[in-house]
Amino acid sequence: MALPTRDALTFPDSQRQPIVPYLPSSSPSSSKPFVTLTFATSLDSNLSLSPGVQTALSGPESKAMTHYLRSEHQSILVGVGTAIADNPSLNCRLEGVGGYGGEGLSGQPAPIVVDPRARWDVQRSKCMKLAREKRGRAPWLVTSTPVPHETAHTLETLNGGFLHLGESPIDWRVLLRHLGMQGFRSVMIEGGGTVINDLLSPQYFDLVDSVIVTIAPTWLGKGGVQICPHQRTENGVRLPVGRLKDVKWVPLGEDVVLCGRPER
Ligand SMILES: NC(=O)C1=CN([C@@H]2O[C@H](COP(=O)(O)OP(=O)(O)OC[C@H]3O[C@@H](n4cnc5c(N)ncnc54)[C@H](OP(=O)(O)O)[C@@H]3O)[C@@H](O)[C@H]2O)C=CC1
Ligand SMILES: Nc1nc(O)c(N)c(N[C@@H]2O[C@H](COP(=O)(O)O)[C@@H](O)[C@H]2O)n1
Repeated sequence: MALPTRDALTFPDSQRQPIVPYLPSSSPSSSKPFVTLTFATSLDSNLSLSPGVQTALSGPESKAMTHYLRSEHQSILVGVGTAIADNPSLNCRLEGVGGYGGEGLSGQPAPIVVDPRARWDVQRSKCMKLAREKRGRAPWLVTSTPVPHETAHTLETLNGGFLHLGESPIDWRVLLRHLGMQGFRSVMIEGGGTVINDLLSPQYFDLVDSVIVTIAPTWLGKGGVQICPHQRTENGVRLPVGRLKDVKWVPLGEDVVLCGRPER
């Protein structure tokens, strides 16, 4: 049995049960990776106080839930805005996963950063530090420009990698197809605002399989990084952008977690 590890999180079985139906299955029905959109938001639909500022929204219970989600996905994707603002770990710190009492890197998702202009300092990132310490997988970079030779070499040595795709903005269908070709069967998309708003747009909403949103009881105010996708019009008439079905609201501590599937 795995020994408890310092700093490790726990998420009890009773709290996992309501979330399970919204997770990727072990026998995927398509070559496209299963896509879960997941983020924490305020009551005024903000991810953070302002661009470039990391803002803690999740309470301890919903933070543990996020780490449970990370353990159930093969990869975890953010835009470079988030990578630069937060210098995130993007690993799973749930007790019993690899690096936190478990074997090897079991239960650790691969971080993926969409960074068309290769702006992120991968070598000095927290993700890379954790990969070197075997407490997380090495990242994958998605770029529109060639990755510097030294970075490519470091990534490959640690079993990370890079995808050099076409012009920016990169088409999400193309990106997901390439992730599927690399063997990723699931991807948890965490943010930030640009990425989430893009995937909620009518052009891409059909790519999303599951949505799991933590709502924290706070207002951040104007000027934040807001989740508010582009409007949709048909024949000059405005329509709702999207809606969820099979909805479940799960209270976790002071937060509530909304789970649902996009209505097609
Ligand atoms: N509360 C929460 O759950 C979360 C909060 N956050 C917060 O969100 C904020 C960051 O959000 P934001 O500034 O919108 O940044 P994002 O993380 O969404 O990154 C945006 C950048 O990523 C690149 N990018 C995204 N999509 C594409 C695409 N399809 N093709 C090519 N490039 C793409 C672009 O880089 P380029 O500009 O180089 O072209 C773009 O400017 C931070 O404050 C962070 O703390 C982030 C995640 C979760
Ligand atoms: N679930 C959740 N709650 C919040 O309050 C958050 N600010 C975020 N942010 C996301 O988590 C990343 C940080 O993760 P690490 O703890 O460093 O692994 C951050 O970059 C956002 O993607 N998420």
